[in-house]
Amino acid sequence: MQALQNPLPPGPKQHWLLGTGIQQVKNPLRLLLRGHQRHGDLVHFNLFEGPTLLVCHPEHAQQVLVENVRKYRLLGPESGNGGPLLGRGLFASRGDFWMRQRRLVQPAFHRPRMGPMVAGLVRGIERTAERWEPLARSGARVDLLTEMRQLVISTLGESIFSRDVYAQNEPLRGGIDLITRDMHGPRDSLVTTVLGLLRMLPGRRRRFMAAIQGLNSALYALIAERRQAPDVGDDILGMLLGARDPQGEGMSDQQVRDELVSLFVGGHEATAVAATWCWYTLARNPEAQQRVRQELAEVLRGQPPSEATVQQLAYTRAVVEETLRLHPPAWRVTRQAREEDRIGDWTVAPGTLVVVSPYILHRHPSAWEEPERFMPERFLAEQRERRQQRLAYMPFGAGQRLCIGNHYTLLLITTALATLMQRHQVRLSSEGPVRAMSGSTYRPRDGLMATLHPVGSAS
Ligand code: HEM
Repeated sequence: MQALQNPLPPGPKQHWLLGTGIQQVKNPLRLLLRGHQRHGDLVHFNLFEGPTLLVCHPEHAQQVLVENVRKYRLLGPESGNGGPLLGRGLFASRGDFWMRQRRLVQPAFHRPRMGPMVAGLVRGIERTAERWEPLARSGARVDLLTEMRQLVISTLGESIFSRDVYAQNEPLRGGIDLITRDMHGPRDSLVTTVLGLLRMLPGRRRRFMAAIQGLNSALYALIAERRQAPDVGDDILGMLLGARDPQGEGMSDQQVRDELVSLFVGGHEATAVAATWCWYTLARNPEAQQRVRQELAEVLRGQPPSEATVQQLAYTRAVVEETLRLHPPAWRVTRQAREEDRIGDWTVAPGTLVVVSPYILHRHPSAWEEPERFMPERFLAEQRERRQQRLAYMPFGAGQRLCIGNHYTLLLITTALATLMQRHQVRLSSEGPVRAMSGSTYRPRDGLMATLHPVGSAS
């Protein structure tokens, strides 16, 4: 058995002091990719965070995230408290408390609840479609990443609160904007995320804390207003307020606040990035774009998508899924070994960080033919069934901690493309491949510049 001769799988050469730290700062995803190309399916690194194993085979990913899930823990404090921003929301909480919360929050995202959400999504997306009207007439240049961030915030507001809280609520807007810039701004990188270095600088920390306070007062006011209403409603906030555990206990205001923040913070950036990548892949694949337009014309006949019609947009949805394969915003999922495990022939020592990278799995040759090729057909019903290894595709993670917003995200982006593409054409300002960065999300590094045009215009 190899582990007996050599306890560590192969990996790149390391600097005696810095390990692979310099490459990690420059481009963490490239470091992992090269490691995989040169050393195979299990690679050892010395990252800033400590000894790390990169797991590249879908079956090994399945072992870490699903089968042996008890042997691995999430990063972050064992208390399950994510600090002043995340509190004890789903993202940070652990153990029995997390399980209780997951059961309370999950019903708001069950598949049968998605259909009725379409009307609210369309309301949110229409605001972008209308804002784009004059811009399209003048052929204006926009940054699609900024546009999609705004669209997603607006639609999340509709789904959670049944209104455009972002536009209507200044403290909430200020809070979200600052937190977004802080967490996903241009300086965001693996290192700053993990070490929180920037947040330690006093001025920055003060601004961040003030933004959290503004956000909290806005959220508590929205919660109080709803609790006093005759009916809590059936949007996501209403579902959270009405949820009861088996003992009949509901959530405190603070817990509802923490879950709302987890949904906003967790949901908004990755979804905006994914929607941006969809514009990118469509622009670079005119045949696919043409097929989407044809499907929209046949199914929607010029009408906004509805609960019934959005289900029929199989190809458009396949475009979203294939885009998430090639450009997964959550490019890595990290765990830490709690106890010893064996992966393949190797021993994983307690304390080792284990990185599973959807970006790498989504290209694994054992699971994908022509992995670099954009082929939405892979996700149409017939072909989907042929895929054997479940974790060869995991843009939303896997196992217990699978993203709670997975169905919602696919619905949101499909509805957004359907609504906007019926009215507007998007042309990228540059034809070449975009430069991507892998920080808290995998995204276009400098946004994605494009010009807008009315549908059917030649120029
Ligand atoms: C393209 C969009 C999205 C991507 C790529 C994504 C990705 C992920 C991934 C990979 C995880 C698991 C992390 C881990 O295992 O360590 C996760 C968890 C989570 N996501 Fe998403 N997500 C997206 C959209 C959303 C949306 C729209 C929401 C909410 C409205 C959301 C809420 C959450 C929450 C609350 C968790 C924590 C679940 C738990 O631990 O129980 N996400 N997401």
